[in-house]
Amino acid sequence: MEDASRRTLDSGRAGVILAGGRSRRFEGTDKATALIDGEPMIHRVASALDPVVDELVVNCRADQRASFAEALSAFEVRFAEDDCPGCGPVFGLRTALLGTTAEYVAVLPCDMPLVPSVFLDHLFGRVGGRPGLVPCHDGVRCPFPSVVHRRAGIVACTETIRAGSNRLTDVLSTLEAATLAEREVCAHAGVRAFHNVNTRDELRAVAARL
Ligand SMILES: Nc1nc2c(ncn2[C@@H]2O[C@H](COP(=O)(O)OP(=O)(O)OP(=O)(O)O)[C@@H](O)[C@H]2O)c(=O)[nH]1
Ligand SMILES: [Mg+2]
Repeated sequence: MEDASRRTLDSGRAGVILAGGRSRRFEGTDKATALIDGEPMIHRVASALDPVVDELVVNCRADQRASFAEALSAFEVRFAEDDCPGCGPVFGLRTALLGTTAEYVAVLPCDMPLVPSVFLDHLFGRVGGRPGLVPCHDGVRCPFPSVVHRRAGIVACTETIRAGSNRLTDVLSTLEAATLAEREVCAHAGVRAFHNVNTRDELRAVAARL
C-alpha cells in the first residue's frame, strides 16, 4: 500500500467510508469484508469512490484495520481510527472528516456496494458551495451517499453529539444540507444504488442484482 500523503491533492475532494459498526444483524462476521461475487463489499465501495476523489479515508475501529488494509490493498487509503469505539456513526463521521484536509467529502457506508461513481461525481458537481447535498430516495432524505463540506460537517457532528444525538440524519439537518430532487437522483444513480446490506439475505439480494 502506498502512502496516501504522496497523492497530489488538486480537486479538493475526498471519499469517506464509514465502517466502524459491529455488523450485529450480519451475525458473526464483519459485513464490510463479506464477499459479493468474490469481492469484499468495502472494496466495491472504494472502487466507486476512488475515480472521483483525491484520497480515501476509512473510519473503523483499531481491531478492524488489518483486515480492511488487506481488503483494500489495491488502493491508497488513510485510516481514521475511532478513539471512541462503538460510540456510533456520528462519532465515526467526525473522526473521518478530521482525517482529511479536502474541502468536500463524499460519505458512504461500507454496506452500499451498488452506488455508481457517476452519481458520486454528480453530487460533487451539484453541491455548488453549499454545506452539503443529500439525495432524496423513496420520498425521504437519505444520509448516504452524501457530499459534505468538511469543516462545516465537523461542526455539525460536534453540535449533534452535544445535543445528545447519534443520528446521521440529525447531522445533515444541523448542517442544513440541500436536497437533490428524486427525479434527478433517479436519472443519475439508477434503481440499484440505494440497496444496503444489513443481513445475509440482503447480501444475497444485492449479489443477485449485479
Ligand atoms: N465509527 C462507527 N461507525 C458506526 C457505528 N455504528 C454504525 N457505524 C457505521 O454506520 C453505518 C451504518 O450503520 P449500520 O448499517 O447500522 O451498520 P452496523 O452498526 O455495523 O450494523 P448493525 O450492528 O447490524 O446495526 C455503517 O457504515 C457502520 O459501519 C459506530 O458505533 N461507530
Ligand atoms: Mg448499526
